[in-house]
Amino acid sequence: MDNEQSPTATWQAKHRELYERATRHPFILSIRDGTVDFSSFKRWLGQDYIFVGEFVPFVFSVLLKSWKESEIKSDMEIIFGGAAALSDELSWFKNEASKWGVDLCGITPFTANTEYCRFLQSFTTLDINYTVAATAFWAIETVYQESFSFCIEGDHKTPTELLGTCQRWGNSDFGQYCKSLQQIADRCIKKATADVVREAEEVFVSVLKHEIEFWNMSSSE
Ligand SMILES: Cc1ncc(CO)c(N)n1
Repeated sequence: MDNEQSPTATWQAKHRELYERATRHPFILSIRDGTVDFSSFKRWLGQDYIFVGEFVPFVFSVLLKSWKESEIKSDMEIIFGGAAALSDELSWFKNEASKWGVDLCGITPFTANTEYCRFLQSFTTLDINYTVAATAFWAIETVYQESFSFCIEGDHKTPTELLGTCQRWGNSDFGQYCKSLQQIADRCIKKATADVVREAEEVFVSVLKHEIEFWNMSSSE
């Protein structure tokens, strides 16, 4: 996509270092080169299940904002597609956890997770506008897409046991969905006031920082 036409692509380039730290984190690189510690993976799995539980109301709040604020009908359909997939995602987590012997009931969120969830909750209020929320939504999904797709492309040594997880977010349909979210965010940002554009960029940077902390939390002892 042409940077001139895509504010989000401009931000990806402008914040390249942070973006790489979020999408090429040592935890992801360890999955890709096969050296991942399975206890880290299990920690990530339990923590992400908690995160997705909080992500559900976040996504529905974006859906509600799109219904109220977007004049483009297809926005709501795309966002609703993402929202509807979360039911299946929660089942996937339960199934995966039982395969790995992770007890989802006994999990306490770590600080990085609690802070990320609090960040998500801050978007559900009515004073956060659609442009800013759509930017956050795009960024959150895209970090996972770019991270996990890297584990299944090229000359990877991703352990067989983790291929399903990587495919869940790394598959090309999910990639296409992220591109649709990017188009929504770009269209909104181009029409937004300077204040809103600044706020959306700040939110993009915050998402990257939260994602890095989330990976750090998963991979540390
Ligand atoms: C921490 C985190 N970021 C993004 C996603 C993508 O939905 C997820 N499941 N968890």
